[in-house]
Amino acid sequence: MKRIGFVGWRGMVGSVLMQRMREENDFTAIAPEFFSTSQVGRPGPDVGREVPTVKDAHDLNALQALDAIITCQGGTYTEAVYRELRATGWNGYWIDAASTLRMQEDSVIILDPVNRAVIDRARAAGVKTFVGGNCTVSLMLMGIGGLLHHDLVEWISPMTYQAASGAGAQHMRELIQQMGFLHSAADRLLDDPASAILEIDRAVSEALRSENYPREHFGVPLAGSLIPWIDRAMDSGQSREEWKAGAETNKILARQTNPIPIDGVCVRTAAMRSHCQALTIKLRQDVPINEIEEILAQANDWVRVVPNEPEASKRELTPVAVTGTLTVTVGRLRKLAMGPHYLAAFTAGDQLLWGAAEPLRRMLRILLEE
Ligand SMILES: NC(=O)C1=CN([C@@H]2O[C@H](COP(=O)(O)OP(=O)(O)OC[C@H]3O[C@@H](n4cnc5c(N)ncnc54)[C@H](OP(=O)(O)O)[C@@H]3O)[C@@H](O)[C@H]2O)C=CC1
Ligand SMILES: N[C@@H](CC(=O)OP(=O)(O)O)C(=O)O
Repeated sequence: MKRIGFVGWRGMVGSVLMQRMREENDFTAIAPEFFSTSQVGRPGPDVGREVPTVKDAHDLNALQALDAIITCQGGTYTEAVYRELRATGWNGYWIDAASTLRMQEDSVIILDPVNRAVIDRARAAGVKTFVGGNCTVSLMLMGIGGLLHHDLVEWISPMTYQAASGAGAQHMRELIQQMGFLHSAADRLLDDPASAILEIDRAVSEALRSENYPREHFGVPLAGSLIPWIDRAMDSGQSREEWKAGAETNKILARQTNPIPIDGVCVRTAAMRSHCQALTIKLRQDVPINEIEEILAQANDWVRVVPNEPEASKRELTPVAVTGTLTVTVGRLRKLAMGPHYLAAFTAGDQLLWGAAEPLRRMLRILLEE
């Protein structure tokens, strides 16, 4: 059995990975070993079989003994360990959730329902470093991969509605604290059916601007507001999250020499763990909506096309509808007033599943097919 090391399994992405691997019985096919920067010598997680005690995630000798390493520990760990480990001559598979190695020439961004052929070509060529894509990018491709596969897309402008989970566990906690803080500012007025709405609004607005509003992690209010910037600034004026849309999508599709322009605005909203995106797509030709729906629906086993109707859209195209599921919904499909080549679409998906953990466990499965 292949010896597979897991780093970052205690974190948010790592916990979702463990959960999915248990559900899919992945641990029965491998000899798992668990690593940590803080829990050395403690018992490993419950994965339905006996596992050795937790090892030191910085112990290069222990890491060198592995056939593959899956890390959800984050970029700082990757930066600290990856090159040093490769420099020892270790030639195992490195499967990573962090963005650090994504754009490196000798790595592949993994999203096998969309780029299995790219992955297979890379493996045949000896590539050993496979990196999960940015959540927003992966979810967009799971939703509209069919159009790209049929080469129907001239450009895309995604406007995102990204959940708190993308910023990490502490941010999810803070979002709920913010919601509670706002509610407690108005609960007395809410209990009184005769209270004036402007009085409620004033109480909430004061709470949003109050010194005591919980904002240690976000820096500014998210509940009751939104944040139109994610990640650091680039010289282009884009946020790094916005830059990733074009850079990563074209790498996933192996289109770096003939890239599709993809650019928009990324916004943090008060959803918990599922991202949505409104897409404006310029098509290369005037394809009828029913054909577009068919192409989208047939692209993979997880995409679900939602009819452009009010009830279905409100029920199925939301974070609530997709959270905790592998389904990626895509709807609001219609031609825009700009002309028959301009398509509107709206998509929703769980950013911890297809956006983070799922491509990693599926990559491990692909390696085990050998
Ligand atoms: N959040 C997201 O949506 C996405 C994240 N990623 C990547 O995954 C990386 C990890 O993200 P995320 O899972 O959110 O990070 P977390 O902060 O949840 O976990 C990272 C590590 O923190 C340590 N840790 C310290 N205290 C605790 C605790 N109380 N509970 C659990 N773990 C603890 C653990 O390492 P140890 O065992 O060594 O102490 C853990 O592996 C990111 O840096 C990013 O590179 C990729 C795609 C999406
Ligand atoms: N930046 C994403 C989450 C993330 O971790 O992205 P990346 O894997 O590209 O660093 C978000 O905030 O929603």
